[in-house]
Amino acid sequence: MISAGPALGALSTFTQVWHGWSGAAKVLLLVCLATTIHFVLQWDTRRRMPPGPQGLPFIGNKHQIPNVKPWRKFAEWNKQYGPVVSLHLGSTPVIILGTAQAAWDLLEKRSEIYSSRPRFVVAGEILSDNMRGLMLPYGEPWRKWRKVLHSGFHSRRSETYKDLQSLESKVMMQQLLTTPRHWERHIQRYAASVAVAVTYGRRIESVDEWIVRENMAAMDYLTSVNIPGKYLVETWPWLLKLPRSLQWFRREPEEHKQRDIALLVHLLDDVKSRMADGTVPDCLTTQTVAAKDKNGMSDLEIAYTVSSPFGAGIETTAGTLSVFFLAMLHYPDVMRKAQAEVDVVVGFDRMPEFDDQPRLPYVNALINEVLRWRPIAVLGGTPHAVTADDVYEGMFIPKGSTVFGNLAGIMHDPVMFPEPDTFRPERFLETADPRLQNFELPFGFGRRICVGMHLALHSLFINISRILWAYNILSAIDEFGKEVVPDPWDFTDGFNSRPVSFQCRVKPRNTKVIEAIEREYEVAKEHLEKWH
Ligand code: HEM
Repeated sequence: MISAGPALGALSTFTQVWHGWSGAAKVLLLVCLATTIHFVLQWDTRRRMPPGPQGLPFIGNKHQIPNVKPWRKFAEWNKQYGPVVSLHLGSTPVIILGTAQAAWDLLEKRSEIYSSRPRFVVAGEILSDNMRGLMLPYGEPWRKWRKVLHSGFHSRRSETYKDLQSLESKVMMQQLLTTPRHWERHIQRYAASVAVAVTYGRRIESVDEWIVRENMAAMDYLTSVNIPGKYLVETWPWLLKLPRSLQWFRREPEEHKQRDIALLVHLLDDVKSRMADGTVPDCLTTQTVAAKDKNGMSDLEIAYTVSSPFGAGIETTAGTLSVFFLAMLHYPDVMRKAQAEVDVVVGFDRMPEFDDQPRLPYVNALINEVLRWRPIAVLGGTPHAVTADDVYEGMFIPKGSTVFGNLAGIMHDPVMFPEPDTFRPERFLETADPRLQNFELPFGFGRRICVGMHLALHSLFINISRILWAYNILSAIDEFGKEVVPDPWDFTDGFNSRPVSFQCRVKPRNTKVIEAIEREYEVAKEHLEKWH
Protein backbone atom coordinates (compact mmCIF):
# COMPACT_ATOMS: atom_id res chain seq x y z
CA MET A 1 0.00 0.00 0.00
CA ILE A 2 1.28 3.50 -0.86
CA SER A 3 1.25 5.98 1.96
CA ALA A 4 -0.32 9.42 1.29
CA GLY A 5 2.02 10.97 3.89
CA PRO A 6 4.87 12.25 1.63
CA ALA A 7 2.42 13.64 -0.93
CA LEU A 8 0.48 15.50 1.71
CA GLY A 9 3.74 16.79 3.17
CA ALA A 10 4.86 18.10 -0.21
CA LEU A 11 1.48 19.75 -0.78
CA SER A 12 1.63 21.48 2.57
CA THR A 13 5.21 22.74 1.89
CA PHE A 14 4.09 24.02 -1.51
CA THR A 15 1.09 25.80 0.07
CA GLN A 16 3.36 27.56 2.55
CA VAL A 17 5.82 28.63 -0.16
CA TRP A 18 2.93 29.74 -2.39
CA HIS A 19 1.51 31.97 0.33
CA GLY A 20 4.91 33.56 0.80
CA TRP A 21 5.15 34.60 -2.87
CA SER A 22 4.21 37.98 -4.32
CA GLY A 23 1.26 38.26 -6.74
CA ALA A 24 3.60 38.82 -9.70
CA ALA A 25 5.62 35.68 -8.96
CA LYS A 26 2.40 33.64 -8.76
CA VAL A 27 1.20 34.96 -12.12
CA LEU A 28 4.58 34.19 -13.67
CA LEU A 29 4.54 30.64 -12.35
CA LEU A 30 1.02 30.03 -13.65
CA VAL A 31 1.94 31.39 -17.10
CA CYS A 32 5.04 29.13 -17.16
CA LEU A 33 2.96 26.11 -16.13
CA ALA A 34 0.27 26.76 -18.73
CA THR A 35 2.88 27.24 -21.47
CA THR A 36 4.72 24.06 -20.47
CA ILE A 37 1.48 22.05 -20.58
CA HIS A 38 0.71 23.58 -23.99
CA PHE A 39 4.24 22.73 -25.15
CA VAL A 40 3.94 19.10 -23.98
CA LEU A 41 0.55 18.73 -25.70
CA GLN A 42 2.10 20.15 -28.89
CA TRP A 43 4.99 17.70 -28.71
CA ASP A 44 3.35 15.08 -30.89
CA THR A 45 2.33 17.65 -33.51
CA ARG A 46 5.90 18.97 -33.66
CA ARG A 47 7.26 15.46 -34.04
CA ARG A 48 5.17 14.94 -37.19
CA MET A 49 6.14 18.30 -38.70
CA PRO A 50 8.99 18.74 -41.25
CA PRO A 51 12.51 18.45 -39.80
CA GLY A 52 14.29 21.52 -38.49
CA PRO A 53 16.56 22.88 -35.78
CA GLN A 54 15.63 22.11 -32.18
CA GLY A 55 14.06 25.13 -30.48
CA LEU A 56 13.53 26.12 -26.86
CA PRO A 57 10.31 26.13 -24.85
CA PHE A 58 8.36 29.41 -25.12
CA ILE A 59 10.57 31.14 -27.69
CA GLY A 60 10.93 28.31 -30.20
CA ASN A 61 13.77 29.07 -32.63
CA LYS A 62 13.66 32.84 -32.25
CA HIS A 63 17.14 33.01 -30.73
CA GLN A 64 18.63 31.11 -33.70
CA ILE A 65 17.23 33.41 -36.37
CA PRO A 66 19.60 36.30 -37.08
CA ASN A 67 18.05 39.80 -37.15
CA VAL A 68 20.12 40.56 -40.22
CA LYS A 69 19.57 38.65 -43.47
CA PRO A 70 17.67 35.70 -41.96
CA TRP A 71 17.26 34.20 -45.47
CA ARG A 72 20.90 33.07 -45.38
CA LYS A 73 20.28 31.02 -42.23
CA PHE A 74 17.05 29.67 -43.74
CA ALA A 75 18.98 28.49 -46.82
CA GLU A 76 21.56 26.79 -44.58
CA TRP A 77 18.78 24.94 -42.75
CA ASN A 78 17.29 23.83 -46.06
CA LYS A 79 20.70 22.42 -47.03
CA GLN A 80 20.97 20.62 -43.69
CA TYR A 81 17.40 19.33 -43.21
CA GLY A 82 15.89 19.21 -46.71
CA PRO A 83 13.63 21.30 -48.96
CA VAL A 84 10.91 21.69 -46.32
CA VAL A 85 12.03 22.85 -42.88
CA SER A 86 9.94 23.70 -39.85
CA LEU A 87 10.66 26.11 -37.00
CA HIS A 88 8.72 27.95 -34.35
CA LEU A 89 8.57 31.65 -33.65
CA GLY A 90 7.14 31.57 -30.15
CA SER A 91 4.21 29.20 -30.64
CA THR A 92 3.69 30.02 -34.35
CA PRO A 93 4.85 27.25 -36.70
CA VAL A 94 6.99 28.49 -39.57
CA ILE A 95 7.70 26.51 -42.74
CA ILE A 96 10.68 27.34 -44.95
CA LEU A 97 10.56 26.11 -48.54
CA GLY A 98 14.01 25.80 -50.09
CA THR A 99 13.31 24.45 -53.59
CA ALA A 100 11.06 25.71 -56.37
CA GLN A 101 9.37 22.31 -56.58
CA ALA A 102 8.30 22.36 -52.92
CA ALA A 103 7.05 25.95 -53.31
CA TRP A 104 5.10 25.12 -56.46
CA ASP A 105 3.68 21.92 -54.93
CA LEU A 106 2.33 23.79 -51.92
CA LEU A 107 1.85 27.48 -52.77
CA GLU A 108 0.51 26.85 -56.27
CA LYS A 109 -0.98 23.35 -56.51
CA ARG A 110 -2.63 23.72 -53.09
CA SER A 111 -3.21 27.45 -53.38
CA GLU A 112 -6.77 27.18 -52.00
CA ILE A 113 -5.23 26.72 -48.53
CA TYR A 114 -1.78 28.38 -48.95
CA SER A 115 -2.83 31.86 -50.12
CA SER A 116 -3.39 33.65 -46.85
CA ARG A 117 -1.01 35.91 -44.93
CA PRO A 118 0.11 35.69 -41.32
CA ARG A 119 -1.48 38.19 -38.97
CA PHE A 120 0.29 41.59 -39.04
CA VAL A 121 -1.20 43.21 -35.94
CA VAL A 122 0.72 46.49 -35.96
CA ALA A 123 1.55 46.98 -39.66
CA GLY A 124 -1.64 45.52 -41.14
CA GLU A 125 -4.33 46.12 -38.53
CA ILE A 126 -3.35 49.16 -36.43
CA LEU A 127 -1.29 51.14 -38.95
CA SER A 128 -3.23 50.22 -42.09
CA ASP A 129 -6.76 49.46 -40.79
CA ASN A 130 -6.71 46.28 -42.96
CA MET A 131 -6.63 48.44 -46.09
CA ARG A 132 -3.23 47.39 -47.44
CA GLY A 133 -4.12 44.29 -49.43
CA LEU A 134 -0.58 42.91 -49.52
CA MET A 135 -1.00 42.02 -45.84
CA LEU A 136 -4.67 40.98 -45.96
CA PRO A 137 -5.60 37.36 -45.23
CA TYR A 138 -7.19 35.35 -48.02
CA GLY A 139 -10.88 36.26 -48.20
CA GLU A 140 -13.41 38.68 -49.64
CA PRO A 141 -11.69 42.02 -48.79
CA TRP A 142 -8.42 40.76 -50.35
CA ARG A 143 -10.31 39.50 -53.45
CA LYS A 144 -11.95 42.90 -53.92
CA TRP A 145 -8.57 44.64 -53.60
CA ARG A 146 -6.82 42.18 -55.90
CA LYS A 147 -9.54 42.51 -58.57
CA VAL A 148 -8.94 46.25 -58.88
CA LEU A 149 -5.18 45.76 -59.22
CA HIS A 150 -5.56 42.85 -61.61
CA SER A 151 -7.75 44.94 -63.88
CA GLY A 152 -5.07 47.67 -63.80
CA PHE A 153 -2.05 45.43 -64.46
CA HIS A 154 -3.06 42.22 -66.23
CA SER A 155 -1.04 41.20 -69.25
CA ARG A 156 -3.07 43.07 -71.92
CA ARG A 157 -3.58 46.21 -69.81
CA SER A 158 0.15 46.32 -69.09
CA GLU A 159 0.78 46.55 -72.85
CA THR A 160 -0.89 49.97 -72.79
CA TYR A 161 1.79 51.36 -70.45
CA LYS A 162 4.66 50.46 -72.79
CA ASP A 163 4.62 53.88 -74.52
CA LEU A 164 4.99 55.66 -71.20
CA GLN A 165 7.74 53.26 -70.08
CA SER A 166 9.63 53.80 -73.32
CA LEU A 167 9.42 57.60 -72.96
CA GLU A 168 10.53 57.51 -69.31
CA SER A 169 13.39 55.24 -70.26
CA LYS A 170 14.51 57.77 -72.89
CA VAL A 171 14.62 60.41 -70.16
CA MET A 172 16.71 58.05 -68.04
CA MET A 173 19.10 57.38 -70.93
CA GLN A 174 19.67 61.12 -71.30
CA GLN A 175 20.22 61.52 -67.55
CA LEU A 176 22.81 58.71 -67.62
CA LEU A 177 24.57 60.64 -70.40
CA THR A 178 24.67 63.97 -68.58
CA THR A 179 25.17 62.87 -64.96
CA PRO A 180 26.37 59.26 -65.03
CA ARG A 181 27.62 59.46 -61.43
CA HIS A 182 24.01 59.64 -60.27
CA TRP A 183 22.97 56.42 -62.04
CA GLU A 184 21.20 55.11 -58.92
CA ARG A 185 19.04 58.23 -58.61
CA HIS A 186 18.16 57.96 -62.30
CA ILE A 187 16.88 54.39 -62.02
CA GLN A 188 14.98 55.27 -58.85
CA ARG A 189 13.39 58.25 -60.58
CA TYR A 190 12.43 56.04 -63.52
CA ALA A 191 10.79 53.45 -61.26
CA ALA A 192 8.99 56.10 -59.17
CA SER A 193 7.78 58.01 -62.20
CA VAL A 194 6.34 54.94 -63.91
CA ALA A 195 4.57 53.81 -60.70
CA VAL A 196 3.14 57.28 -60.03
CA ALA A 197 2.18 57.93 -63.66
CA VAL A 198 0.32 54.64 -64.15
CA THR A 199 -1.40 55.16 -60.79
CA TYR A 200 -2.11 58.90 -60.61
CA GLY A 201 -1.55 60.10 -64.19
CA ARG A 202 1.29 62.39 -63.09
CA ARG A 203 5.00 61.90 -63.63
CA ILE A 204 8.00 62.46 -61.39
CA GLU A 205 10.92 64.67 -62.45
CA SER A 206 13.10 64.13 -59.39
CA VAL A 207 13.28 61.69 -56.50
CA ASP A 208 13.38 64.77 -54.24
CA GLU A 209 9.76 65.61 -55.08
CA TRP A 210 7.37 65.79 -52.14
CA ILE A 211 5.24 62.86 -53.25
CA VAL A 212 8.26 60.51 -53.44
CA ARG A 213 9.69 61.65 -50.11
CA GLU A 214 6.33 61.29 -48.32
CA ASN A 215 5.78 57.86 -49.82
CA MET A 216 9.27 56.71 -48.89
CA ALA A 217 8.78 57.93 -45.32
CA ALA A 218 5.48 56.01 -45.11
CA MET A 219 7.08 52.84 -46.52
CA ASP A 220 10.12 53.14 -44.23
CA TYR A 221 7.82 53.36 -41.23
CA LEU A 222 5.74 50.41 -42.43
CA THR A 223 8.92 48.33 -42.80
CA SER A 224 10.20 49.45 -39.41
CA VAL A 225 7.10 48.17 -37.57
CA ASN A 226 7.13 44.87 -39.44
CA ILE A 227 10.14 43.47 -37.61
CA PRO A 228 9.35 40.14 -35.93
CA GLY A 229 9.62 40.44 -32.16
CA LYS A 230 9.43 44.25 -32.08
CA TYR A 231 5.93 44.33 -30.57
CA LEU A 232 4.66 42.07 -27.80
CA VAL A 233 1.15 42.29 -29.25
CA GLU A 234 2.25 40.29 -32.32
CA THR A 235 2.93 37.30 -30.02
CA TRP A 236 0.06 38.05 -27.63
CA PRO A 237 -2.79 39.51 -29.70
CA TRP A 238 -5.07 39.28 -26.64
CA LEU A 239 -3.45 42.58 -25.59
CA LEU A 240 -5.84 44.13 -28.11
CA LYS A 241 -8.63 43.28 -25.65
CA LEU A 242 -7.21 45.68 -23.04
CA PRO A 243 -9.04 49.00 -22.77
CA ARG A 244 -7.79 51.17 -25.64
CA SER A 245 -6.21 53.66 -23.26
CA LEU A 246 -3.94 50.87 -21.93
CA GLN A 247 -2.79 49.71 -25.36
CA TRP A 248 0.53 51.56 -25.21
CA PHE A 249 1.69 50.13 -28.56
CA ARG A 250 -1.09 51.93 -30.51
CA ARG A 251 -0.15 55.59 -30.16
CA GLU A 252 2.74 55.89 -32.63
CA PRO A 253 1.30 53.73 -35.48
CA GLU A 254 -2.04 55.49 -35.15
CA GLU A 255 -0.36 58.85 -35.57
CA HIS A 256 1.37 57.54 -38.68
CA LYS A 257 -1.93 56.17 -39.95
CA GLN A 258 -3.39 59.69 -39.91
CA ARG A 259 -0.42 60.95 -41.95
CA ASP A 260 -0.80 58.07 -44.45
CA ILE A 261 -4.50 58.78 -44.84
CA ALA A 262 -3.85 62.50 -45.40
CA LEU A 263 -1.31 61.67 -48.15
CA LEU A 264 -3.39 59.01 -49.89
CA VAL A 265 -6.65 60.98 -49.78
CA HIS A 266 -4.84 64.06 -51.08
CA LEU A 267 -3.55 62.05 -54.07
CA LEU A 268 -7.01 60.65 -54.76
CA ASP A 269 -8.66 64.08 -54.53
CA ASP A 270 -6.05 65.53 -56.87
CA VAL A 271 -6.92 62.93 -59.53
CA LYS A 272 -10.65 63.53 -59.02
CA SER A 273 -10.30 67.25 -59.54
CA ARG A 274 -8.22 66.68 -62.69
CA MET A 275 -10.92 64.23 -63.86
CA ALA A 276 -13.50 66.95 -63.36
CA ASP A 277 -11.62 69.39 -65.59
CA GLY A 278 -10.60 66.68 -68.07
CA THR A 279 -6.83 67.08 -67.67
CA VAL A 280 -5.79 63.71 -66.23
CA PRO A 281 -4.57 60.87 -68.47
CA ASP A 282 -6.20 57.46 -68.11
CA CYS A 283 -4.64 55.69 -65.10
CA LEU A 284 -5.41 53.17 -62.34
CA THR A 285 -7.08 55.82 -60.17
CA THR A 286 -9.35 57.18 -62.92
CA GLN A 287 -10.39 53.61 -63.82
CA THR A 288 -11.08 52.71 -60.19
CA VAL A 289 -13.01 55.89 -59.44
CA ALA A 290 -15.11 55.39 -62.59
CA ALA A 291 -15.92 51.81 -61.51
CA LYS A 292 -16.65 52.80 -57.90
CA ASP A 293 -20.23 51.51 -57.91
CA LYS A 294 -19.20 48.21 -59.51
CA ASN A 295 -16.30 47.54 -57.15
CA GLY A 296 -18.25 48.67 -54.07
CA MET A 297 -15.34 50.52 -52.44
CA SER A 298 -15.37 53.59 -50.22
CA ASP A 299 -13.13 56.53 -51.14
CA LEU A 300 -10.67 55.54 -48.43
CA GLU A 301 -10.53 51.95 -49.70
CA ILE A 302 -9.87 53.26 -53.21
CA ALA A 303 -7.16 55.60 -51.89
CA TYR A 304 -5.32 52.70 -50.21
CA THR A 305 -5.87 50.18 -53.02
CA VAL A 306 -4.51 52.34 -55.83
CA SER A 307 -1.45 53.21 -53.73
CA SER A 308 -0.22 49.58 -53.90
CA PRO A 309 2.20 50.07 -56.83
CA PHE A 310 3.71 52.90 -54.80
CA GLY A 311 4.69 50.50 -52.04
CA ALA A 312 5.36 47.34 -54.00
CA GLY A 313 6.66 48.51 -57.38
CA ILE A 314 9.35 51.16 -56.91
CA GLU A 315 12.03 49.60 -54.72
CA THR A 316 11.67 46.20 -56.40
CA THR A 317 12.10 47.57 -59.94
CA ALA A 318 14.93 49.99 -59.07
CA GLY A 319 16.66 47.34 -56.93
CA THR A 320 16.60 44.80 -59.78
CA LEU A 321 18.11 47.37 -62.17
CA SER A 322 20.80 47.98 -59.56
CA VAL A 323 21.57 44.24 -59.53
CA PHE A 324 21.99 44.47 -63.32
CA PHE A 325 24.70 47.16 -62.91
CA LEU A 326 26.43 45.06 -60.23
CA ALA A 327 26.37 41.92 -62.40
CA MET A 328 27.82 43.77 -65.41
CA LEU A 329 30.77 44.95 -63.29
CA HIS A 330 31.52 41.39 -62.25
CA TYR A 331 30.79 39.72 -65.60
CA PRO A 332 32.07 42.01 -68.38
CA ASP A 333 32.16 39.08 -70.85
CA VAL A 334 28.40 38.63 -70.42
CA MET A 335 27.93 42.36 -71.05
CA ARG A 336 29.97 42.20 -74.26
CA LYS A 337 28.09 39.13 -75.49
CA ALA A 338 24.72 40.82 -74.91
CA GLN A 339 25.97 44.01 -76.58
CA ALA A 340 27.07 42.01 -79.62
CA GLU A 341 23.52 40.62 -79.93
CA VAL A 342 21.93 44.07 -79.63
CA ASP A 343 24.38 45.55 -82.14
CA VAL A 344 23.42 43.01 -84.81
CA VAL A 345 19.67 43.31 -84.26
CA VAL A 346 19.37 47.07 -83.62
CA GLY A 347 22.50 48.78 -84.99
CA PHE A 348 23.46 52.24 -83.75
CA ASP A 349 21.05 54.50 -85.64
CA ARG A 350 18.18 53.94 -83.24
CA MET A 351 17.49 52.67 -79.72
CA PRO A 352 16.11 49.18 -78.96
CA GLU A 353 12.30 49.14 -78.86
CA PHE A 354 9.82 46.68 -77.36
CA ASP A 355 9.30 45.13 -80.82
CA ASP A 356 12.93 43.99 -80.79
CA GLN A 357 12.43 41.76 -77.76
CA PRO A 358 11.67 38.46 -79.58
CA ARG A 359 14.92 38.85 -81.55
CA LEU A 360 17.08 39.37 -78.44
CA PRO A 361 17.12 35.95 -76.74
CA TYR A 362 20.45 36.49 -74.96
CA VAL A 363 19.28 39.81 -73.49
CA ASN A 364 16.09 38.11 -72.28
CA ALA A 365 18.15 35.33 -70.69
CA LEU A 366 20.39 37.95 -69.07
CA ILE A 367 17.34 39.63 -67.51
CA ASN A 368 16.17 36.28 -66.09
CA GLU A 369 19.64 35.72 -64.70
CA VAL A 370 19.60 39.17 -63.01
CA LEU A 371 16.33 38.17 -61.32
CA ARG A 372 17.76 34.81 -60.31
CA TRP A 373 21.31 35.74 -59.28
CA ARG A 374 20.16 38.20 -56.61
CA PRO A 375 16.35 38.20 -56.16
CA ILE A 376 15.26 41.46 -54.56
CA ALA A 377 12.26 39.85 -52.85
CA VAL A 378 14.67 37.60 -50.94
CA LEU A 379 12.10 35.85 -48.76
CA GLY A 380 9.57 35.57 -51.58
CA GLY A 381 7.98 38.93 -50.75
CA THR A 382 5.46 38.75 -47.94
CA PRO A 383 5.08 35.27 -46.36
CA HIS A 384 2.04 33.10 -47.03
CA ALA A 385 -0.08 31.40 -44.33
CA VAL A 386 -1.92 28.05 -44.37
CA THR A 387 -5.63 28.05 -43.59
CA ALA A 388 -6.10 24.27 -43.03
CA ASP A 389 -4.04 21.35 -41.69
CA ASP A 390 -2.09 19.66 -44.47
CA VAL A 391 0.28 16.75 -45.08
CA TYR A 392 3.10 17.02 -47.64
CA GLU A 393 5.25 13.97 -48.38
CA GLY A 394 4.32 12.51 -45.01
CA MET A 395 5.09 15.73 -43.10
CA PHE A 396 2.38 17.50 -41.14
CA ILE A 397 1.89 21.24 -41.78
CA PRO A 398 -0.50 22.69 -39.22
CA LYS A 399 -3.17 25.26 -39.97
CA GLY A 400 -1.92 28.76 -39.15
CA SER A 401 1.70 28.07 -40.17
CA THR A 402 3.61 30.96 -41.73
CA VAL A 403 5.20 29.81 -45.00
CA PHE A 404 8.25 31.39 -46.65
CA GLY A 405 9.15 30.55 -50.25
CA ASN A 406 12.76 31.51 -49.54
CA LEU A 407 13.72 32.88 -52.96
CA ALA A 408 17.29 33.63 -51.87
CA GLY A 409 17.77 29.90 -51.27
CA ILE A 410 15.53 28.64 -54.09
CA MET A 411 17.42 30.67 -56.71
CA HIS A 412 20.69 29.14 -55.52
CA ASP A 413 19.49 25.53 -55.44
CA PRO A 414 22.37 23.75 -57.25
CA VAL A 415 20.08 21.05 -58.64
CA MET A 416 17.90 23.52 -60.51
CA PHE A 417 20.67 26.06 -61.12
CA PRO A 418 24.12 24.35 -61.35
CA GLU A 419 26.98 26.63 -60.17
CA PRO A 420 24.37 28.93 -58.68
CA ASP A 421 26.77 31.71 -57.64
CA THR A 422 27.95 32.22 -61.22
CA PHE A 423 26.08 34.73 -63.37
CA ARG A 424 25.42 32.68 -66.49
CA PRO A 425 22.46 33.71 -68.73
CA GLU A 426 23.10 30.66 -70.95
CA ARG A 427 21.36 28.46 -68.37
CA PHE A 428 18.04 29.96 -69.50
CA LEU A 429 18.80 29.23 -73.18
CA GLU A 430 19.94 25.65 -72.59
CA THR A 431 17.01 24.56 -70.40
CA ALA A 432 14.06 22.52 -71.64
CA ASP A 433 12.10 23.26 -68.43
CA PRO A 434 9.07 25.39 -69.41
CA ARG A 435 9.05 26.99 -65.95
CA LEU A 436 12.53 28.36 -66.56
CA GLN A 437 11.80 29.35 -70.13
CA ASN A 438 8.84 31.34 -68.83
CA PHE A 439 10.55 32.52 -65.68
CA GLU A 440 7.91 33.79 -63.21
CA LEU A 441 9.61 32.39 -60.10
CA PRO A 442 11.06 35.77 -58.97
CA PHE A 443 7.51 37.11 -58.71
CA GLY A 444 6.17 34.69 -56.13
CA PHE A 445 3.52 32.05 -56.09
CA GLY A 446 -0.05 31.02 -56.80
CA ARG A 447 -2.93 33.37 -56.13
CA ARG A 448 -0.63 35.91 -54.46
CA ILE A 449 1.80 36.16 -57.39
CA CYS A 450 3.04 39.71 -58.02
CA VAL A 451 0.29 41.85 -59.55
CA GLY A 452 2.82 44.10 -61.28
CA MET A 453 4.88 41.32 -62.92
CA HIS A 454 4.16 42.36 -66.54
CA LEU A 455 4.75 46.03 -65.85
CA ALA A 456 8.01 45.16 -64.07
CA LEU A 457 9.26 42.87 -66.86
CA HIS A 458 8.59 45.59 -69.46
CA SER A 459 10.59 48.08 -67.37
CA LEU A 460 13.48 45.65 -67.08
CA PHE A 461 13.58 44.85 -70.80
CA ILE A 462 13.36 48.40 -72.13
CA ASN A 463 15.99 49.78 -69.76
CA ILE A 464 18.44 46.90 -69.76
CA SER A 465 18.40 46.50 -73.55
CA ARG A 466 18.94 50.24 -74.03
CA ILE A 467 21.71 50.53 -71.43
CA LEU A 468 23.55 47.60 -73.05
CA TRP A 469 23.11 49.22 -76.45
CA ALA A 470 24.42 52.63 -75.35
CA TYR A 471 26.82 52.23 -72.44
CA ASN A 472 29.71 50.26 -71.05
CA ILE A 473 29.37 49.78 -67.31
CA LEU A 474 32.86 49.93 -65.84
CA SER A 475 34.41 49.83 -62.37
CA ALA A 476 34.99 53.12 -60.58
CA ILE A 477 38.62 54.29 -60.31
CA ASP A 478 39.93 55.47 -56.94
CA GLU A 479 42.37 58.34 -56.29
CA PHE A 480 45.36 56.01 -56.86
CA GLY A 481 44.07 54.96 -60.27
CA LYS A 482 42.98 51.54 -59.01
CA GLU A 483 39.70 49.89 -60.00
CA VAL A 484 37.13 49.62 -57.21
CA VAL A 485 34.79 46.65 -57.62
CA PRO A 486 31.82 46.49 -55.21
CA ASP A 487 31.33 43.39 -53.07
CA PRO A 488 28.81 41.17 -54.95
CA TRP A 489 27.22 40.14 -51.62
CA ASP A 490 26.90 43.58 -50.01
CA PHE A 491 23.13 43.91 -49.89
CA THR A 492 20.70 45.87 -47.71
CA ASP A 493 18.64 44.21 -45.02
CA GLY A 494 14.82 44.09 -44.94
CA PHE A 495 12.01 42.32 -46.77
CA ASN A 496 13.43 43.63 -50.04
CA SER A 497 17.20 43.46 -50.32
CA ARG A 498 19.06 45.51 -52.95
CA PRO A 499 22.77 46.19 -53.49
CA VAL A 500 24.24 48.67 -51.03
CA SER A 501 24.94 51.89 -52.92
CA PHE A 502 28.11 51.70 -55.05
CA GLN A 503 29.93 53.75 -57.64
CA CYS A 504 30.69 52.81 -61.23
CA ARG A 505 31.46 54.48 -64.55
CA VAL A 506 28.75 54.59 -67.21
CA LYS A 507 30.48 55.39 -70.53
CA PRO A 508 28.74 55.87 -73.92
CA ARG A 509 29.93 53.28 -76.44
CA ASN A 510 30.22 55.67 -79.42
CA THR A 511 29.10 59.04 -80.81
CA LYS A 512 26.17 57.55 -82.72
CA VAL A 513 24.44 56.43 -79.51
CA ILE A 514 24.98 59.89 -78.02
CA GLU A 515 23.26 61.49 -81.01
CA ALA A 516 20.37 59.02 -80.86
CA ILE A 517 19.88 59.53 -77.10
CA GLU A 518 19.83 63.34 -77.45
CA ARG A 519 17.44 63.20 -80.40
CA GLU A 520 15.04 60.78 -78.69
CA TYR A 521 15.11 62.77 -75.47
CA GLU A 522 13.83 65.91 -77.22
CA VAL A 523 10.92 63.96 -78.71
CA ALA A 524 10.18 62.21 -75.40
CA LYS A 525 9.99 65.53 -73.50
CA GLU A 526 7.22 66.72 -75.80
CA HIS A 527 5.23 63.49 -75.53
CA LEU A 528 5.50 63.43 -71.75
CA GLU A 529 3.86 66.85 -71.41
CA LYS A 530 0.43 65.33 -70.85
CA TRP A 531 1.61 63.63 -67.64
CA HIS A 532 2.50 66.94 -65.95
C1 HEM B 1 11.25 43.46 -60.47
C2 HEM B 1 10.20 43.93 -59.83
C3 HEM B 1 9.32 43.14 -58.91
C4 HEM B 1 9.56 41.97 -58.24
C5 HEM B 1 10.82 41.13 -58.25
C6 HEM B 1 8.36 41.66 -57.47
C7 HEM B 1 8.21 40.53 -56.68
C8 HEM B 1 7.08 40.26 -55.92
C9 HEM B 1 6.93 39.11 -55.05
C10 HEM B 1 7.97 38.00 -54.85
C11 HEM B 1 5.71 39.18 -54.47
C12 HEM B 1 5.12 38.22 -53.42
C13 HEM B 1 4.24 37.19 -54.11
C14 HEM B 1 3.74 36.12 -53.14
O1 HEM B 1 3.24 36.47 -52.06
O2 HEM B 1 3.86 34.92 -53.46
C15 HEM B 1 5.08 40.39 -54.97
C16 HEM B 1 3.81 40.81 -54.59
C17 HEM B 1 3.21 41.97 -55.03
N1 HEM B 1 3.72 42.84 -56.01
FE1 HEM B 1 5.54 42.70 -56.92
N2 HEM B 1 7.43 42.64 -57.69
C18 HEM B 1 7.97 43.56 -58.57
C19 HEM B 1 7.34 44.68 -59.09
C20 HEM B 1 6.05 45.07 -58.80
C21 HEM B 1 5.37 46.20 -59.41
C22 HEM B 1 5.94 47.11 -60.50
C23 HEM B 1 4.15 46.29 -58.81
C24 HEM B 1 3.06 47.31 -59.07
C25 HEM B 1 2.22 47.34 -59.97
C26 HEM B 1 4.04 45.20 -57.84
C27 HEM B 1 2.94 44.94 -57.04
C28 HEM B 1 2.82 43.86 -56.16
C29 HEM B 1 1.68 43.66 -55.28
C30 HEM B 1 0.47 44.58 -55.15
C31 HEM B 1 1.92 42.45 -54.59
C32 HEM B 1 1.01 41.78 -53.52
C33 HEM B 1 0.11 40.72 -54.13
C34 HEM B 1 -0.84 40.07 -53.12
O3 HEM B 1 -0.57 40.06 -51.92
O4 HEM B 1 -1.88 39.54 -53.55
N3 HEM B 1 5.21 44.49 -57.88
N4 HEM B 1 5.92 41.02 -55.85
